[in-house]
Amino acid sequence: MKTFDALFDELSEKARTRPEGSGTVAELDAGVHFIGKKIVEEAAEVWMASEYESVDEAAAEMSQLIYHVQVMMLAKGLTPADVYRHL
Ligand SMILES: N=c1c2ncn([C@@H]3O[C@H](COP(=O)(O)OP(=O)(O)OP(=O)(O)O)[C@@H](O)[C@H]3O)c2ncn1[C@@H]1O[C@H](COP(=O)(O)O)[C@@H](O)[C@H]1O
Repeated sequence: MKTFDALFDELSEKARTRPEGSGTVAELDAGVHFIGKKIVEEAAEVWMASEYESVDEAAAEMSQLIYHVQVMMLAKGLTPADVYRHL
């Protein structure tokens, strides 16, 4: 099972090597404004799924929110440690 840190390592490698067809690379190239809109969209989907759909649907939307937050972390040059120190 993939963890937060394992996904971040995978996305960091994608950002570094820029493989053809990577959605992460495309999203990073689209920029902070685009990524921010994805975060807001997924946050709303987390809310709606949690209120009206199954717990599994809610979990799936939460995973997508985590993904887009991680892409934003990469766009801003942040590591998990930079975030964890605020927890
Ligand atoms: N976990 C994710 C992940 N979660 C979400 N997404 C992207 O975010 C999009 C979801 O946002 P959208 O709202 O546009 O899609 P949607 O069809 O509306 O989806 P729903 O919210 O309606 O379910 C998907 O189309 C994916 O492109 C993800 N893209 C990639 N990953 C992981 O990131 C890794 C690297 O991916 P690549 O860079 O594409 O190789 C992969 O191994 C995946 O495990």
